[in-house]
Amino acid sequence: MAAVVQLMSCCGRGVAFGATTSYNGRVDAETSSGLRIRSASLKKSSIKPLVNLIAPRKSALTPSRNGIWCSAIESSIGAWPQTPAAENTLTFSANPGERNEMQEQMLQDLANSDETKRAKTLFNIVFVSAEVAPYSKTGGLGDVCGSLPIALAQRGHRVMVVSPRYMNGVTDHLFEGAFDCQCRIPIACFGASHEVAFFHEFRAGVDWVFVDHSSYHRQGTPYGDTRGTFGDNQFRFTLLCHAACEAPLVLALGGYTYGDKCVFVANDWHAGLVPVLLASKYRRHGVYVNSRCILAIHNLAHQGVEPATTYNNLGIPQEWYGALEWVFPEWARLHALDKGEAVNHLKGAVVTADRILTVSQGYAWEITTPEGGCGLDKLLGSRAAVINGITNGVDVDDWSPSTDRHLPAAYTPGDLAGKAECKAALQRELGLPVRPEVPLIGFIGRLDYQKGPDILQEGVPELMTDDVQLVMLGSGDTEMEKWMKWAETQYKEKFRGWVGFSVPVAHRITAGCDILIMPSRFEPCGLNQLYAMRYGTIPVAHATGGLRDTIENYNPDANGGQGSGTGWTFSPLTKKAMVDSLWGAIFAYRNDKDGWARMQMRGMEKDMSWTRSALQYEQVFEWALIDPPYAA
Ligand SMILES: Nc1ncnc2c1ncn2[C@@H]1O[C@H](COP(=O)(O)OP(=O)(O)O[C@H]2O[C@H](CO)[C@@H](O)[C@H](O)[C@H]2O)[C@@H](O)[C@H]1O
Repeated sequence: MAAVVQLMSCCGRGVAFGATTSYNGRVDAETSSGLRIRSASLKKSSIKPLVNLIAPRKSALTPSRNGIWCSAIESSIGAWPQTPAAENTLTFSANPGERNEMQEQMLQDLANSDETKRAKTLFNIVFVSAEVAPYSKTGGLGDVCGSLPIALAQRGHRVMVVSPRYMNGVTDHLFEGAFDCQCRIPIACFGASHEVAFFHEFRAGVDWVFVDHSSYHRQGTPYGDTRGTFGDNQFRFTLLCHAACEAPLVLALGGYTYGDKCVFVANDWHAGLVPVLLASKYRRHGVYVNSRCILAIHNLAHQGVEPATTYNNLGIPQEWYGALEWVFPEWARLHALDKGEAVNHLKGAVVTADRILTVSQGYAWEITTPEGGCGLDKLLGSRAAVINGITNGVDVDDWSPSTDRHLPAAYTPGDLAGKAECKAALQRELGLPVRPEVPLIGFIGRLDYQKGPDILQEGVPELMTDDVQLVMLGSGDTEMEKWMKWAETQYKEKFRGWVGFSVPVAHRITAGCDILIMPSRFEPCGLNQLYAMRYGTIPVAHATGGLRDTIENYNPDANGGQGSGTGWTFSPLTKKAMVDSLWGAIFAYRNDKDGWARMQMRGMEKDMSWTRSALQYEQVFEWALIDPPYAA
């Protein structure tokens, strides 16, 4: 593992660098291969990690052109003077493709910092997403794109969110506050010129921009209806990407356009063409040369893979085919003549985005492994130096047990009486016996492979032998939905299956249950465990991705008997491991009431606000703007 550590001074002097406790610890520069930290901005608490990082690499360290040898750095660190020389910089370089531990450390420092001041560098930020809460949420992507932009706007940035204006006949009223910008633009793709309109609502400091086109006007969710996924999603989201690239240039929101110096945050495959378009369509004409694009991966399992022949429909110059080109491995091909040729929208984004973010640090690593990479692991591994993980936050206006409008009673960490009322009300609502002492377990999520409802299904007969209650909320796999109905009749006093999507019910289950079970096969971050902890509900989850990062295992004996931890994680993902973990939780619920209450308190008092994540996003934006555009 080769690495270069430099101590540089702007005036060429190899003087020692210093720090005092008052410095803010910001990385102020990065090149594609590393970080440059102005010595005057180093926190004393950052010094130890720096030394730890340097020490094992000593043999691989090389001097820089203007700098001095690393051994000098080590001695400098040892002698760490108290008077900083503001011009001195410390540069860490890593091979491209090598995960940059230093970046992770800096982001972690920011996550733990209590910085609440407005940002020093202000950006024009453009989020592009297929869904956004509250307008069109179907899952966690909507949650994130509905709250992170607000947190960034509160820190002083100018933030726009671009998403389709879905008119499905059921939730149209949610878009009532958005007005027609009277701006129509033609978009050339799929063999024609398609006119789109823009609607705009300014709310909570954010410009919510909705792209209007007839293909967004139909029944169902943003992605499909009862008959399955829409067949023209490639067209619908290609349109979104083109429109999102135009929006900052053509919409005079509040009197001014955003202009062409923006940071785009392209979320998941639906927005995957944004960095491709910036590079292939705009920069060749000198537009968006000063913009950067961050690809935010919420779920790698969906990549937007379509036949190779559709490339010509995308409105991207022919010579950029290689960016989206995707060849299926032989085993995945359908027949002997199938050459496996396809276009992959997410892959296009991976190879053109300036930086890549995932929604937890654990998942940032997982996507570079064959097990978690969904076929893109090698490619992602080659960009590991610019991949970071930032754990999602919680929209505390929406998810707080003291103010939640969906709950029958409010409660706080200091007074959990309201939680008992919520449990009784939930049992009543579900038609379960109202019994405060019985452990009530909840599951909330899509009924699909990722969320592992089948593992829970396997464990239900065993769980039902005990005196417990279980409620499942979700929709998706129709077989699973049928099974939930069947299980209701089988375990009348103990099991309820709520088939459908209901935000109020999700809130009431989160508050009313004692335990939330999450047997996800993979979980990029997971929001339900965060919500559960905030509501004094103990998560029991598969130790994967963001679940492993955010749930600390319960240890009743730690801290002199005060205990530590906020839940249970189990591995491997088997019925046995899951049920054993649940037994552990149920046992503690029944027999260790004080320990349980302390565990609830620890979860409820955790700071999960978006502000911490917003600080880290800012840092990543700063890094992105230091390098030249990755693809041009
Ligand atoms: N039937 C139902 N009724 C009502 N509400 C329901 C519901 N089913 C799910 N929800 C809600 O939808 C959200 C789902 O959040 P997840 O974190 O599980 O996200 P999801 O897997 O969709 O997204 C991806 O993106 C998010 C955001 O980055 C990552 O956290 C996650 O790991 C990744 O898979 C929660 O707010 C949950 O309460």
